[in-house]
Amino acid sequence: MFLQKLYTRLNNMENPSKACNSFRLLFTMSSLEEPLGFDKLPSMSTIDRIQRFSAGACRPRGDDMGLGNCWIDGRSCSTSNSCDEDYEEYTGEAFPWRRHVKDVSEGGTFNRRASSLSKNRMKFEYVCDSRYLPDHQCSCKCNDRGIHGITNKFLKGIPKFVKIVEVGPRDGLQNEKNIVPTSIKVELIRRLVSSGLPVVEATSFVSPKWVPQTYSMGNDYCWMQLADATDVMKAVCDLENARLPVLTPNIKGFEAAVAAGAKEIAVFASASECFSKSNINCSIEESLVRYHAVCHAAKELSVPIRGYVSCVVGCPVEGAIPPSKVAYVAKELYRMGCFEISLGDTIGVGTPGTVVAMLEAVMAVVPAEKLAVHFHDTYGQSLPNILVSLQMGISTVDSSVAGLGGCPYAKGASGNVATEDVVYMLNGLGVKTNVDLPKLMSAGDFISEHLGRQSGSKTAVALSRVTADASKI
Ligand SMILES: CC(C)(COP(=O)([O-])OP(=O)([O-])OC[C@H]1O[C@@H](n2cnc3c(N)ncnc32)[C@H](O)[C@@H]1OP(=O)([O-])[O-])[C@@H](O)C(=O)NCCC(=O)NCCSC(=O)C[C@@](C)(O)CC(=O)[O-]
Repeated sequence: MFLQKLYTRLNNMENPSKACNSFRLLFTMSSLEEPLGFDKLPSMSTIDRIQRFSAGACRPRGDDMGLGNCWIDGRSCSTSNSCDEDYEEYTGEAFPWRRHVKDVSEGGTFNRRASSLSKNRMKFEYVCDSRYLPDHQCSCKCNDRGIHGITNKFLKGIPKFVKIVEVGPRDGLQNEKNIVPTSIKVELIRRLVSSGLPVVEATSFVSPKWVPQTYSMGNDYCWMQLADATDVMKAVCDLENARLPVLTPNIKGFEAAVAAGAKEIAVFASASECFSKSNINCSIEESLVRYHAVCHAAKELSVPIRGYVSCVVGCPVEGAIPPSKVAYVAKELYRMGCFEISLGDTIGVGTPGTVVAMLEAVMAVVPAEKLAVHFHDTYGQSLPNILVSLQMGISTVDSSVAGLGGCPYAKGASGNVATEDVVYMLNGLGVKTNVDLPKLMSAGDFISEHLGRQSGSKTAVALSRVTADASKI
């Protein structure tokens, strides 16, 4: 919105300057097709010029105009954003668009306006491009030092490469009530692999007869969707360039998986006693004993084992799950030989606040590089949860193409975060994934068309609109 207003204002000027042209170029470049990352920020001198030609853009809004929050008489600020500290010294604020104050001694349209409005000729600056925050319409003067500081301060913990574990064909499709034909599953896996995803969880060797003790869906649910696990695995096990793990809840599942050609498996425990019972019909401790046996058998065959912990933040029956419980189960799985532990917010109730506490507890017992995060997007918290996890040093993220999935244990629970959305965010952060977004989206379109519904990925939906609009021109 702010960008649009600014762009319109620039367009309406009688003598558009070079600055306007630069900005127009920036705006044009900022199509939906590519995320705006820090690398896309214009040169600071461009923004400086825009600011000079666009006094309105530097003005505070509405009743802040003049002597209000932004243009103040004196040194204090009445908004919640502190205006007194210098950026360099500031450490306590969680947002990069914080203002700071600078004495202005030379002119220009912007400063003359400041001068006429403020006795002390103070002006506020955002240290970051304010287009990320449409509500904040104050000055957007930036400088390289400021941006560098921001990237250092907020992105320094983020890994340069993130491994995405695609779980759509398993975690996504297992929740589909209508049986998806094996050939569609196989084609989906092929497309996902060809998009560059390094790991695609292919299927699950669970009991197709098992009726989960559902809390909200009645007992009309079972894992029949996975009854073709052997056929799926046999069809894809020779695919190259990706690992294709499968879920195995017990020795029986493990043996069937290996017989079908699986070269990597995953076991799945829970941090919630109730969920464990409902999902795999045993207590947490019993499941650990069971998985010990599976790990032992897998090690004999040099089959790598991934471990899942479900309900790492909350359980539909038990409510909040203590981080110490999650840490305990994660540590046990790690000790029994799982090379990676995926922490699942199964019903998607986590927020960055609860996720940080949970990760802190787990990271005290399992190294960050051995952890993955697995968020369901019920409350739209997955991306912030992933971002905070990356900032804490996690570099493996589970996701599901087109946001496939759900959870039979919690009414309204959504699928995993959409892989397309994760890739889009990581691209914007300059984090490598080796995933080709258009190819990934085509895999998402493929399965969404088959399921007869729109993709659950906001990125895929937005980008398909761009293409549709373009095709009308
Ligand atoms: C664990 C069991 C088997 C226990 O179920 P049980 O009933 O206690 O097992 P059982 O050993 O008594 O066997 C009962 C029947 O199932 C058969 N059976 C037994 N095992 C298998 C097998 N592997 N494959 C095929 N068949 C099997 C077995 O042969 C027998 O058949 P029958 O003699 O009556 O004809 C069952 O509860 C089960 O399969 N649960 C799986 C549930 C499931 O798939 N849940 C979804 C996983 S997703 C998840 O957990 C979360 C995650 C990972 O996505 C992360 C997150 O989102 O947070």
